[in-house]
Amino acid sequence: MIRTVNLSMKYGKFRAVHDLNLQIEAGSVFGFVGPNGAGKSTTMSILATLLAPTSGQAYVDGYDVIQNPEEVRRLIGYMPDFFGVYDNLTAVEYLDFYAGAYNIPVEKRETLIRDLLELVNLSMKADAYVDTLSRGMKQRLGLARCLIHDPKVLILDEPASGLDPRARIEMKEILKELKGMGKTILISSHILPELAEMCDHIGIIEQGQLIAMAPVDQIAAQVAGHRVLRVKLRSRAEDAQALVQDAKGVQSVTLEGKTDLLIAYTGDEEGQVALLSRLVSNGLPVLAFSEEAGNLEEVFLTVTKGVGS
Ligand SMILES: Nc1ncnc2c1ncn2[C@@H]1O[C@H](COP(=O)(O)OP(=O)(O)OP(=O)(O)O)[C@@H](O)[C@H]1O
Repeated sequence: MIRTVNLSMKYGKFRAVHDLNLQIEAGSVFGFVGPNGAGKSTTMSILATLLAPTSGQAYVDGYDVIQNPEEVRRLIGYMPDFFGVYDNLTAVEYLDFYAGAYNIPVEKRETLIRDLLELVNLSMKADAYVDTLSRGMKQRLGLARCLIHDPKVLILDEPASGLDPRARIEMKEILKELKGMGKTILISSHILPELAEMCDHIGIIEQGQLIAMAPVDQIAAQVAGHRVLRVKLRSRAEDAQALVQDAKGVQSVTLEGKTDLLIAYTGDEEGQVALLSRLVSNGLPVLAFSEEAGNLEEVFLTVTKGVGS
């Protein structure tokens, strides 16, 4: 649904985005993560047709953002990282203003606006002035605004930034609902664990370059170069350690406490099954055998190495 090919953007001599190749499938929620200044907003502005790249291509649903900006604009809802709201409008008036900008017939607007406010949990604030809304509510109103023309694709630049945990959970729930409606969502943040909760795929960008891209449950493994398997035993953990440490795909085995083995593993699922069989057929009392979810905080720090601020 979204594709960039060697996308590059220079501000003067400074390369903000460099040969970026993104691939985002229809219906997925793609988290675009990177430290401050990594090039996320620049990439999103290009996809939103607001900025022309210096070189490379970007496509939304097959439409080139440079050649066919009008089609792209019809397909996308874009929420920038900062947006103003007009002081002297209520939430309904604010959305009505944008509905007008999208040429939505007057007779359809009332139902549309009511449905959108309900979707973003703002029905109770329909007649409140927008400048009286909390930050979380303003963000949700901004989200309603970019849904007004029922776009297939949402490009959301840091929609959860500055939100408290409760407001973030609400945002996450709304995104889940939008995904359920079949929308493709590109969402950015500089906080990987926060994004991981909302997304099914992650792309990590640093200094304008994509350094990792994978389904969310594989991103830690891709960055670390191995997965971590945890084996919990009732006893004899040291025997188990000796038994598996030379197995195919096993990089290292460490003991955690008296009962758990942590196996750094580069093999495939078949090898994983063989590992478990080896333990069980040798009479070791295995209680549990599972893959550890990678520590996303660690992943992010590893790949971004303190660049940015
Ligand atoms: N109009 C501009 N002129 C010059 N440099 C710019 C301009 N816009 C962005 N940059 C620079 O390009 C780099 C990428 O900025 P961008 O806003 O895309 O990063 P970002 O990943 O969205 O960062 P943040 O998380 O802080 O929003 C930064 O170093 C920034 O200072």
